[in-house]
Amino acid sequence: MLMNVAAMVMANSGILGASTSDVAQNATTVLNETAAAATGPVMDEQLNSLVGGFTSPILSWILRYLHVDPRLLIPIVGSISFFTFAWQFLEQHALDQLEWFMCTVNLRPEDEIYAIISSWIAAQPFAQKSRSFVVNSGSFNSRRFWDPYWWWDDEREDEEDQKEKRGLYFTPAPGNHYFWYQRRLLVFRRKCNREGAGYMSATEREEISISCFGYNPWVLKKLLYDAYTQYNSKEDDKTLIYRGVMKNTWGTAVWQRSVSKVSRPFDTVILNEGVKKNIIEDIQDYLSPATRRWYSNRGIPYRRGYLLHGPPGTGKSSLSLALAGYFKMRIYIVSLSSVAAAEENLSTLFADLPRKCMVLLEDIDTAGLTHTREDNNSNDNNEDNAHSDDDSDRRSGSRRKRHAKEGRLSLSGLLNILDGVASQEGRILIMTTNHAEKLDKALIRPGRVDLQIKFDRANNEISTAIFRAMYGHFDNEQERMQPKHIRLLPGQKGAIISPDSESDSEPEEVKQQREAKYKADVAKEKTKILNLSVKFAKKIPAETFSPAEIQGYLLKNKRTPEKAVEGVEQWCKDTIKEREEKEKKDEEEKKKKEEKRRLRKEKKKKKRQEKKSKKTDTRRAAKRGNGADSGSNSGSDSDSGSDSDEVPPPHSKTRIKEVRSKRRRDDSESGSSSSSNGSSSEDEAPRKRKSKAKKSRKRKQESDSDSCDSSSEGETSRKKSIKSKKSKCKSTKKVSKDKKIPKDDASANDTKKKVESEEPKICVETETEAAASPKSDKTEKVNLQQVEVKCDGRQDKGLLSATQGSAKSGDSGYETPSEEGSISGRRSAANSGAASPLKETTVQT
Ligand SMILES: Nc1ncnc2c1ncn2[C@@H]1O[C@H](COP(=O)(O)OP(=O)(O)OP(=O)(O)O)[C@@H](O)[C@H]1O
Repeated sequence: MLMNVAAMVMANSGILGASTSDVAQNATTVLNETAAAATGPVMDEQLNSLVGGFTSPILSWILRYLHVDPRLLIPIVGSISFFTFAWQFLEQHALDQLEWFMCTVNLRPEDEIYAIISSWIAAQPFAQKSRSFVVNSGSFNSRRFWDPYWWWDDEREDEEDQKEKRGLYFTPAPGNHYFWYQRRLLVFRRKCNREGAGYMSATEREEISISCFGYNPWVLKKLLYDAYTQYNSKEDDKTLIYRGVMKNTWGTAVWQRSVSKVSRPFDTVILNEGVKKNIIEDIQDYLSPATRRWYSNRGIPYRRGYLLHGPPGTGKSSLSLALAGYFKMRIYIVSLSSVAAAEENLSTLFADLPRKCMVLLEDIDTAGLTHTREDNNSNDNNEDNAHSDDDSDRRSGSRRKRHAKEGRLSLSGLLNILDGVASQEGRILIMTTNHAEKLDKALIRPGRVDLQIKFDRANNEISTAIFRAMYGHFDNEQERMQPKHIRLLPGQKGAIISPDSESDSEPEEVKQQREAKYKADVAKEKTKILNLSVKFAKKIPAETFSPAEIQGYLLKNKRTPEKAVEGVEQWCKDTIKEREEKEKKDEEEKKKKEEKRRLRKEKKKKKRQEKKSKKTDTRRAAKRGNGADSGSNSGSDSDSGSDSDEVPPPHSKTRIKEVRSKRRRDDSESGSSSSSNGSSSEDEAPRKRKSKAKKSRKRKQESDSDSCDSSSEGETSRKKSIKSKKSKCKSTKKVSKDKKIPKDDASANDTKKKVESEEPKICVETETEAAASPKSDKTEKVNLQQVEVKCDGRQDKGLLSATQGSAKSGDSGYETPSEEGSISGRRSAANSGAASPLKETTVQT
C-alpha cells in the first residue's frame, strides 16, 4: 500500500516538472525505508483518516519539502506536549515539593535589600528578555525600586542614552523565571500576595525570592553581596535620604528611601567659619571609636544631639544635609506633624534606625510640643490662653485624652523615644526649629541637645558670600550650560573659547596660549564678581532678609550679576513693602479671627448662663411646690390682684440678701418698738405700703372697670371678689388659729434659724396687705401679707404669714418676724406654678 502511495506521489509530482523528480525519488526512498519499520496497516489507516490519506496535499508537501516521515511527527509532537505539560504541572504543583532540594532566599519589602535586589533583577538580561513582563513607568513611586536605574543621580538623567532607558522599564511578571548565575541555574519567583492588602485596595504585597538547586546556598549569598556592593559603590558620593512613612493607612511606619542626592559640599553652606569648624570637630570626635568606648566605660548613653534654630530659610536643613554628606552618613528625616510621627509609629521608626546614622526632626515647634511637660493642662498655648482656667482644664484634659486615643505624639512620648531606656544608641540627632524659645526645656536639655547653633538673617558678610557662591566659576558647569566649544563665564557677554575645545591638530603653542588666556579671563571674572559682591552686600540692609530670600532674588538674574547689583535696591524696597502689607493683612485676619472667637465665646457663655438659670428656676419651682404642699395647712390663698410693682432680677443673690437684711433690720426695729410700744400699728412704713397697695388695687379696678362696658358689673365683681377673699381669709385664719404658735423665745429663734436655712434663695418682696392690729402680749396675730416672688421674669404672688412683734411662729415652722410687713418666708402652694393665679388675702385676728 505504501508503495502505491509512493507511486501516486511520484505520479503527482511528475506534473510539477523535472525539477521535482529528484525529490519524488527521495520521497520514495524514504517511504521504502520507513515502510519496513512501519507499525503496520493500523497506523496507515489512522494516518489516512487523520490527514485524509497520503494523497492529501499536506502530506505530499511534508514529504516533498521537509523530508520527514509524517508518522514520526505524531510521537514527536506528543512527547513535546507531554513534557511541556509535565513541566508546567511540576512547576505549579510540585516545585514546592522540590524545595527540599533547593535553597531559597526570601526578601521582605520592608527592607532596603528588597529594593536593591529588585533593581538588580530588573537589570539582568533574562528580565529584559522575559516573554511575560510588567511594564513600569518612573512616575509611580511605589514601584520605583524595580527601575534598574533608580539609584542613579539626576546628572545621569541628563544623558541622552539614559533618558531613553528611564522612560519605561520592564520587569519579569509574577511567576517563576529561570536564569543562570555563576553557572548555576537559579529560580527567581515573584508572587503577588493579596493577604496583606486591604479591601478594594489596589496595592498588593509583593514577595520575591530567589532559589538555587542543591543544599549549598553560596551562590545566593554571592548574588546578594554582589548586588549590594554594586549598589553601594554607586552611592559613594551621594547622601541617601530616607523618610518615615506609613506603609498603608493602618499599617506600620517604615523608613522609605526617598532620594539620593549628590552630597552638598560643606563649604556651600554659608555660616560663621568658627561655628562650622566647631560642629565638624564635635561630630568627628563623637564618631571616633575611642569615644564610643569612652561613653560605654562611663555608662553615658552614646548619643549626640544638635539643635539648629533660627528664622526660616537661613540654612538649617542645608547644614544638616551637608553634614550627612560630609560624614557619609544616611539621613533619616521624619516630620513630627505627619501620621508617621504618632507615638507608636515614631518609636517603631527609631527602633529601626541603623547604628550609625543621622536623624533629622524638622520643625519640632510645629508638632504641638511647645507646652512644658509640667503643664498638664495645655497642649496648645494659644488655644488654651483663650479659655478660662476651668474650661482649659476640662478641655485640655479631653484633648489630651483624644490625642492619646489618636496616638498622637506627646512631649513625654518623644522624650522617651529620643533617649528612653529602649532607645537606640549611636545616632546623631538634629532638630530644627524656627522658635527655639517655645520649646520645652526638657527637650533641649544637655544630653538631648549638646550643641545649639543659631542661624540669623543675612548680614553683610553672608550677603557677600551668597553672591560669590551664586556667580562663582565652576569648570564643570561650563560644559553643561553651554554648547560644545563655547564656554561662557558668568556675566560674560561674549563667548570664551575653552582651552581644550579645539582640535588636537592645533599646535601646542597655540593651545597653551589659549589656556593662558582662559585662565586670565577666569581670574578677571573672579575679581569682577568679588567687587560686585561687595557692592551688592552694601545695598542690602543687614539682618532683614534670609539667605533663601537673597538666593531667590539672585536666581532671577543667574547669568547677569551686574543686573542683580543694579536692581537689588529696588528689590529690597519692594520686598519690605510686600512684607509689611502681608503682615498688616495677617494682623487684620488675626484680629478678625480673635473677634470671631471672642463673640463665639461670649455666645457660649451666655447660653451656659441661661441654661444655668433655667436649671435654678426649675429647682426653685420644685422646691416651691414642696413648700406649698407642706404649708398648705396655712390655708393661704392667692388672688389675681395685680400689683404692678417692677419685677427685680430673679437671679440676684445680693438682692435677696439685701431684702433679707433689710427685713431683719426692720424686724429688729419693730421688735424693739413693739416691745417698747406694745404695738406696731404706729409704724409708718407698713402703713405706707398698705396704702400703696390699696392705691394700686384701686387703679387696677378702675382700669378693669374701664375695660368693661358696664361699670356696675365691675363693681359687682369687685365686691364678689372681696367677699370671696374675705371668706377665704377667714378659713385661713381658722386654720392658723388652730395652730398654736410656740411662745417660747428660744424655740422661736431655733425655728427661725431652721427656716432661714431652708428658705429658698429667691427674690421676695412683700407688701403689707393689712396692718395687723397690735395685740397685747402672748396673743397671736397672724398677718397675711401679699408677697411677690419674682423669678426669671415670672411674677408669682403668694401669701406669707407673718406674726407681729414678739409673736411666735406656728407649727408650720416658718419664720416669725416681729414686725408687720416682714417676710415670714411662707409661700402658698398656689404659687408653685407660673399659671397660678395671684392670690391676695387680708386677715385680721
Ligand atoms: N546659610 C545658608 N547657606 C547656604 N544656603 C542657604 C543658607 N540659608 C539658606 N540657604 C538656601 O536657602 C534655601 C533654604 O534653606 P534651608 O531649607 O536650609 O533653610 P531652613 O533654615 O532649613 O528653612 P526652614 O526653617 O524653612 O526649613 C536653600 O536652597 C539653601 O540653599
